[in-house]
Amino acid sequence: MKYLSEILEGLAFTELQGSADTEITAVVFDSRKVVPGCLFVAVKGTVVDGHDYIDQAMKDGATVIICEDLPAHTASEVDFLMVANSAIALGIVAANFYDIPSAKLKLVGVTGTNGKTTIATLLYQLFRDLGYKCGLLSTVENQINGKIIPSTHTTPDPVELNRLMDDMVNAGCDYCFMEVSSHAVAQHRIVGLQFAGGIFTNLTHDHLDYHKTFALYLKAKKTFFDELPKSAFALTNLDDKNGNVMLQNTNAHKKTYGLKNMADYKAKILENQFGGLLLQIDSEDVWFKMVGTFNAYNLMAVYAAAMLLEQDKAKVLTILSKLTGAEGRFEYVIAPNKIIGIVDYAHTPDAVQNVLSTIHDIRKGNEKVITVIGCGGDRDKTKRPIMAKVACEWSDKVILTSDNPRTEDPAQIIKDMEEGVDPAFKRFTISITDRREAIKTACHLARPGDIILLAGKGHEKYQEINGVKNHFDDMEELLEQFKTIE
Ligand SMILES: CC(=O)N[C@H]1[C@@H](OP(=O)(O)OP(=O)(O)OC[C@H]2O[C@@H](n3ccc(=O)[nH]c3=O)[C@H](O)[C@@H]2O)O[C@H](CO)[C@@H](O)[C@@H]1O[C@H](C)C(=O)N[C@@H](C)C(=O)N[C@H](CCC(=O)O)C(=O)O
Ligand SMILES: Nc1ncnc2c1ncn2[C@@H]1O[C@H](COP(=O)(O)OP(=O)(O)OP(=O)(O)O)[C@@H](O)[C@H]1O
Ligand SMILES: N[C@H](CCC[C@H](N)C(=O)O)C(=O)O
Ligand SMILES: [Mg+2]
Repeated sequence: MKYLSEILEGLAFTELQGSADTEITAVVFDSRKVVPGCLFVAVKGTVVDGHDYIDQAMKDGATVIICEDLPAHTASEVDFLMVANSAIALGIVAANFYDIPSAKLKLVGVTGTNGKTTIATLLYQLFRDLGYKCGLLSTVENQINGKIIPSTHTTPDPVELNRLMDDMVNAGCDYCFMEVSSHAVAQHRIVGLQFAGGIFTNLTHDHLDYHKTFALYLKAKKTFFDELPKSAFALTNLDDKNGNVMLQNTNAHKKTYGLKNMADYKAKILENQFGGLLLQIDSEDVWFKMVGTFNAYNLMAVYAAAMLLEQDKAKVLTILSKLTGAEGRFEYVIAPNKIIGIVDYAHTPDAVQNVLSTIHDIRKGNEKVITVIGCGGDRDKTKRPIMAKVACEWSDKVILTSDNPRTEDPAQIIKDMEEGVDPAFKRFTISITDRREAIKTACHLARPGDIILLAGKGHEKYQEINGVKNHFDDMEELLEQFKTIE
């Protein structure tokens, strides 16, 4: 419960009727979740307009409505507040309702196409091992100091965000590490949060179905950095071609990491093997368990952030060297006959290329690489042929299959992928719609020592077909197949 006047702090609005400083029971933006005495925010969405549900919200007991347009009928006992942008207003009132919990934590956000979950998870694990109580908001799961809360989005909605952070404050957390997706920035989900730092990983092809152009996708990521406060750090990957662009308009404390350029926090790769990475950091050589060049970047982002948060360098490197990161990111198992199976969440052209080039860098000899890959339905269609092309260029055999078809026809998604397969590669490519069958076939085709990559679903425990989520787990499927191998 909170007084309306407290919830409206910092919000520009015009009040049309009613002025009582009533007590508000909840902030709600979905009419289906309205409770008596709540404040309902009508948001224009991508599918429907929340303004169409104002009547329903009033019927169900909402006492204050925030909206951009006034509905035809307004009940006199309901308070109407007009704002220029309801999504922005939602961020502000959600933060106020929970007493701005982000200001009571050291909140670090990670943005970029790939690497967000890995970096946020490593930071969470590192800071817990350093002795702090921490929270994590990620694609795989949310956590409050060890307590797991299932995650539905990479970045939750403003009410959920502030509620989770309030729970973190109540659990005594010092830090919160969160992923900041481009959808979240564009939809103003992070408005009202007070960040202590922002980290940028890289920007490559993804989500063009939603953002339409690469420039708008970049703008979404950059807005997060532009709006960081002066007290925060803005840490960017200097080796990414958009790394510097991210820093252009920010007032935050600018810092860089990288492997190639003159970054503030710089590493050199000395060894890159299945067993891990040997990095030279500030003239010190350290072995890490994380595998692959892209993880050298992720490790440097984490190391740099820990230094900017004034942690002890020796302790940080000791702990970080032992961490293995998030579930379903370059997770590998070895079959009795030495076939290596890797489960990885690569679901963008760049991630597929990175994971396959890493496999090439670290394989011992001429072992064959068999890639099983699909693309999500109801998501960016333009990345499909490119992902298939990259998979073919970097593999000895490719099995095109289904990822999460969602509401699309799986066969059509595979056809879209096939468009990207160069005729020269066609004889190395097979299409099998059923992912379980595709994995089984890969295991049958593999010879001792060969490497099977299952790309795209990582930690996911389901496959969404026709809007229904069925249990499916790449690692489980792989282990099942490996059991049958002598
Ligand atoms: C395309 C997209 O991002 N949609 C998100 C958006 O919903 P929307 O704009 O489509 O909402 P809508 O259905 O049009 O409804 C508009 C408004 O009417 C309200 N409404 C609707 C129906 C009703 O009966 N009553 C009612 O009040 C809704 O609550 C909403 O406020 O806002 C919702 C609340 O925050 C999100 O749950 C929803 O995520 C959908 C489910 C989704 O799949 N999003 C994905 C693409 C996403 O956000 N992904 C990123 C990660 C991407 C990455 O990996 O980089 C993420 O952060 O998870
Ligand atoms: N720094 C990186 N650069 C490029 N590719 C990476 C990097 N880190 C991880 N990857 C690849 O991208 C995949 C996804 O990694 P991760 O889950 O950390 O990214 P994410 O940004 O959280 O993705 P999402 O937007 O789907 O949540 C990994 O499985 C790996 O293949
Ligand atoms: N967060 C990403 C996840 C993609 C994972 C892949 N398995 C798929 O379903 O496309 C998205 O919503 O685009
Ligand atoms: Mg993620």
